[in-house]
Amino acid sequence: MTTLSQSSCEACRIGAPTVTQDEANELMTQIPEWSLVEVEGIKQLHRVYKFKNFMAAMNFANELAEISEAEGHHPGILVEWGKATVSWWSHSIKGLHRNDFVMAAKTDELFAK
Ligand SMILES: C[C@H](O)[C@H](O)[C@H]1CNC2=NC(N)=NC(=O)C2=N1
Repeated sequence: MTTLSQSSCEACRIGAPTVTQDEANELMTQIPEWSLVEVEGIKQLHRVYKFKNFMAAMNFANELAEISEAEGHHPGILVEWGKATVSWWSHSIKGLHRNDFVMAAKTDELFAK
């Protein structure tokens, strides 16, 4: 089985199905540091990463931007002194797609580098 972080994002067009609750529960086991939250009715994945200062957080955000651009799937990132809060969800389907779990796993892999 391909691990999430080794997967690539697939084209996610309007109308594509969101993950089922069972699929989400299974996928969450591969990204245990993440939270599945609902913001304004939209399910999202959230995780806070801690850094030594603002520039370390900013550099992480820029590296994540490169990965996101390559995959064509983009996060929400709040950069603060010593912290970066990353949110993944699929705007086109106003919810969670497998792509979001793939990208959360890739985000963890980047942080572990
Ligand atoms: C045209 C462009 O590829 C699309 O708008 C992509 C860009 N990045 C995206 N990122 C996320 N998180 N959700 C999307 O629906 C999405 N769509």
